[in-house]
Amino acid sequence: MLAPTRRWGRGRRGGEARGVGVERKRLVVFVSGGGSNFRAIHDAALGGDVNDVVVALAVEERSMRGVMAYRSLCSLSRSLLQRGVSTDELLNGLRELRVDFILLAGYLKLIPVELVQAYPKSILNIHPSLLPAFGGKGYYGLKVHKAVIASGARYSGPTVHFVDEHYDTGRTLAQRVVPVQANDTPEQLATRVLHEEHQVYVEAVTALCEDRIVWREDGIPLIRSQTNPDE
Ligand SMILES: Nc1nc2c(c(=O)[nH]1)N[C@@H](CN(C=O)c1ccc(C(=O)N[C@@H](CCC(=O)O)C(=O)O)cc1)CN2
Ligand SMILES: NCC(=O)N[C@@H]1O[C@H](COP(=O)([O-])[O-])[C@@H](O)[C@H]1O
Repeated sequence: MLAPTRRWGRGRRGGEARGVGVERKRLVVFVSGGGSNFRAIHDAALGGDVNDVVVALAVEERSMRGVMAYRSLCSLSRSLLQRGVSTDELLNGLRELRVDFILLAGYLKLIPVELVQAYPKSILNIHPSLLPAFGGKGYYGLKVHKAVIASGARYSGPTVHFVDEHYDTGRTLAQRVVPVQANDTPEQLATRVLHEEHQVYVEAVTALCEDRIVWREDGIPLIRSQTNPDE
């Protein structure tokens, strides 16, 4: 099972951690790939840009190379995400850690509906296209960027969305726009989109940890500004 990881130190600016008075949130990040989005969140938490958080890491075996360097900082729980682990075992592990939010970061398996129901409005995912375009089963990694280029789309970019029981159909929380160049390879587009992913995911997770997500009457989630609560 996952074991609590270290609690991040005070913010980069020293003194009180940001979000003073906001209860510390407990996150777990699910990773299947290289782990760069996890590292962006981890580094932001370390630097005090994300409200003090306890970050645990749940990793599929195939990703171990991407996050081995973080072994000492975060618990890697292969048993938690190993093939065949039951949803009940997953839920028990998360409850033992008193996890508040689950972040999917390049995670490639379908989150079961039981887990989605156990964590309402509390699971985020980052997808490398402007959903609802180029999302759903079969759309992951370079496949997404290949499809974007083949479509002739002039713009792409990452989407942070809440997770429901289907792939990529949950409510969109944040997006960034990235121009598609005429001679882009999928790898070149992926690199530019990934750079924006790292920023927009940290912004979204910071807002989530600081209780700055507002749900519009029609069910659309909005990020309330850190500086101007009316924005
Ligand atoms: N319940 C949910 N689970 C997951 C979501 C989600 O929105 N709801 N997002 C995905 C991440 N994702 C896109 O952002 C995504 C990941 C994987 C696939 C996919 O087609 N996977 C293949 C298997 C790939 C593999 O195991 O190598 C498949 O299911 O055939 C589509 C979209 C994470 N989970
Ligand atoms: N549909 C899911 C999907 O394609 N996710 C994408 O996988 C990459 C993982 O990178 P990382 O492991 O370095 O964070 C990221 O580009 C992420 O958007």
